[in-house]
Amino acid sequence: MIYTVTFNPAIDYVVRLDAPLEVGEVNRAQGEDCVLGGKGINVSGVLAQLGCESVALGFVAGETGAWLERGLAAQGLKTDFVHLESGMTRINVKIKAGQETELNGAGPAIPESALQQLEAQLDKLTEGDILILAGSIPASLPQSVYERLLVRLQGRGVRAVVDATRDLLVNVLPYHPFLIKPNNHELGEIVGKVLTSDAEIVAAARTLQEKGARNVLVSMAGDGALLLDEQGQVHRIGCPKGKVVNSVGAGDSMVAGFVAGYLQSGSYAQALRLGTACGSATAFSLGLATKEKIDELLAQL
Ligand SMILES: Nc1ncnc2c1ncn2[C@@H]1O[C@H](COP(=O)(O)OP(=O)(O)OP(=O)(O)O)[C@@H](O)[C@H]1O
Ligand SMILES: O=P(O)(O)OC[C@@]1(O)O[C@H](CO)[C@@H](O)[C@@H]1O
Repeated sequence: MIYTVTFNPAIDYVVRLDAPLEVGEVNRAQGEDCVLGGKGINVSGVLAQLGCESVALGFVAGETGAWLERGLAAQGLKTDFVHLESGMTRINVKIKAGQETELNGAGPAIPESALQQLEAQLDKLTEGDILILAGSIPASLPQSVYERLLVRLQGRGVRAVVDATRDLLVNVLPYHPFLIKPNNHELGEIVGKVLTSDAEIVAAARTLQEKGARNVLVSMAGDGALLLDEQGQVHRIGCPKGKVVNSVGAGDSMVAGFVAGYLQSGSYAQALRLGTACGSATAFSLGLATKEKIDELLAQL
């Protein structure tokens, strides 16, 4: 079974403006939508499109948390969230006004007792299961919290996928995650350098592999992606053609496609193709990638 964990789920409030955003002024929206989000939850959503069952784990709180949980159930996704006693699941504001501006909330505090409930759920994972840890953590938690979960899973044959930034990601590397997916900017932040060429990206990816990551997938938005696989082979792919509508969740969709592609084919090249088709299918859609759009783009790659 595949399990996704979203420490900090969100309702994404997507606002469309027909003029540039004016900071400090009253801006009137052309329209708005509420999308159920958070990185792990998005991964579960795209996995479902690809016919892969998953269970979405994580923490929800308050009325917004109840809304999220109801909505995901209505979409047919399996969830098993820990319910926090105080606070509310955040609402992240995504402004589409030519450029995309995002305002992501801090999220509710997660007490030690709730964290232990998640650990008890993860104790049931067995050989062959896949655990996907994706997204930020609320400010109340230390940057070692993903590491804490992976320490507990060691030696049980569970493959971990981690999509996180900075120390949250770096701290898990000694536990040999099956896959990490920084984008090129996040990778640059980790190695302390702006990465401008494929050669620099490969070199930076190798440093993370030397620290323990098995496969390093570096996404580069409209410039495609680069995979350094566990055999040390570099795969480079561009993007299919299309009009970008909303790139929120493109990276999560890529993670879902990569994992599903690898499970279906055992081939890293094929996993990268499906990951790319899923990432771009989301970038070219209002919401997350659909099976139909993914298949259309896969044919171009
Ligand atoms: N502008 C775009 N045009 C075509 N494909 C895109 C575009 N943006 C993203 N994608 C696809 O999605 C993949 C992941 O995108 P990106 O590098 O933006 O991930 P990310 O930074 O993790 O995104 P997010 O945090 O918004 O989910 C890319 O490798 C590409 O396949
Ligand atoms: O604040 P985080 O956890 O880093 O990112 C949260 C988020 O931006 O990620 C998803 C897109 O990848 C959105 O659904 C959500 O709002």
